[in-house]
Amino acid sequence: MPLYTANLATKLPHRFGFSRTNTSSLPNYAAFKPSFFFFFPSTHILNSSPNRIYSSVPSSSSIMEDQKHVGPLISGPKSLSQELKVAVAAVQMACFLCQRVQSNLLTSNAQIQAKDDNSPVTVADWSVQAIISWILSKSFGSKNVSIVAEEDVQTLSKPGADRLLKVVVETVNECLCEAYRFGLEGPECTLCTSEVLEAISRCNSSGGSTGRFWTLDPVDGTLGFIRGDQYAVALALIEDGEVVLGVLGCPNYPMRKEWLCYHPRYHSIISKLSPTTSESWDKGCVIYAQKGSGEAWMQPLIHVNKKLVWPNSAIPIQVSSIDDPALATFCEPVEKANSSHSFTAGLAHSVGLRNQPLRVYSMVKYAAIARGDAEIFMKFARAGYKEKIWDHAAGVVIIQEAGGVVTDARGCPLNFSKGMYLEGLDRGVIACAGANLHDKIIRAVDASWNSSCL
Ligand SMILES: Nc1ncnc2c1ncn2[C@@H]1O[C@H](COP(=O)(O)OS(=O)(=O)O)[C@@H](OP(=O)(O)O)[C@H]1O
Ligand SMILES: [Mg+2]
Repeated sequence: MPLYTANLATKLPHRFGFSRTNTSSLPNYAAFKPSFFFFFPSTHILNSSPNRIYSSVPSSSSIMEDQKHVGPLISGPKSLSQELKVAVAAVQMACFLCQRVQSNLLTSNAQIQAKDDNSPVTVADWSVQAIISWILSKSFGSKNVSIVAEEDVQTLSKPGADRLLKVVVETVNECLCEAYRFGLEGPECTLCTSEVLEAISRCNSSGGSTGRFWTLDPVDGTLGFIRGDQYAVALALIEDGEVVLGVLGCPNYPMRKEWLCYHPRYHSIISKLSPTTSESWDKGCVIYAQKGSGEAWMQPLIHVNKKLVWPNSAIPIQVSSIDDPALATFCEPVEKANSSHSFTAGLAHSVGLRNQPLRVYSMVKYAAIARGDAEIFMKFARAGYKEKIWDHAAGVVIIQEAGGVVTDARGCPLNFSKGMYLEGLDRGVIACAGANLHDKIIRAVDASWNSSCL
């Protein structure tokens, strides 16, 4: 029985607290009644899980837990279970780093830079890339680790970037100091600037169809991050062109659905007003899955001064069982520039979707489908835009293992074997809780594509 069966026939987008307008970052402070959802004590499920596998993977890893407490909930090929545990711990640590940087950003914009394509990038993007690269290399040996990731060191190496680079190095070291809390081994001494730059620039693999590589979006949804809203840390492992595991850290996504109705800034204000009970807000989760396991899991973020002890209250998640479009909710990017809102509105009308779209920054949209909080995700970028593998890989495997379907908008699987881009992606990306909804959307796209301006 799934622990998290959170399907609401009556849900409305505003109850999620996500942005509904394309540019607004204004908090939605309206206090809504908690949603109805089922929640069973996690120990029941943990103890009864037939898929309990204790790690037998050896010492090359930096995971230091007592084997009796090692992540018992990881199913699938044993040879990959240690990769998943290290990936989850590294993403947990990255979320901790992002939360610190985001709270500083909200009081000052000093750490926001523009990349050559004018997209924003922050200290968090480089710092997360550095720590995850460093942890993966430490855990598996740098010769065995190949990473395709979003950031490079160009901006950091420009004349005049000394101050920025210094902040990145400090942020990385502050975070790695706490690696032990996540069951990871940190460096013996502080990393110097060249080591941090090396960790970032080591993520320059070009991917491809053979062998194994990781793909990382250190801060997906940078706009959401800057605006104090939703964002994600996304890490996936790809083997011979197939995504074999995915981890999504969603620091502002509440663990419990009933709290989705509050905007992230509302959480922050309440936490400040009542620090002693702030933990009860329980904001943030890490979601993960391993290909072929038929399971996807969610665990809460580790709070300050707490340690990650597997299985860290992990609960299984499943996609929604709603297959009636009239009851379904669809998610899409917040920014019109990233996906045509008018095209999705037409599709929604033609398949009979009645609920308002849920506009959410980042791969939190994939998380929302996997958790059963929405049923459809659609993205139709402008012609010529090439989707990157790190913006989708982790979300795709998580939704598939949670029971959903993800394809391009012609119904073909996404192809992660062609380098850093999703080459051959046709029309757009569609993720659905089930085959019935997916089929309806694909047919609707077919029927209206030629008359669209896309
Ligand atoms: N023009 C255009 N069209 C489509 N997609 C684009 C485009 N430009 C960027 N990107 C990529 O989209 C990522 C953000 O996607 P989201 O779904 O989070 O969009 S939104 O921020 O909610 O509008 C965003 O990821 P981040 O850079 O990590 O934020 C980009 O990889
Ligand atoms: Mg991204």
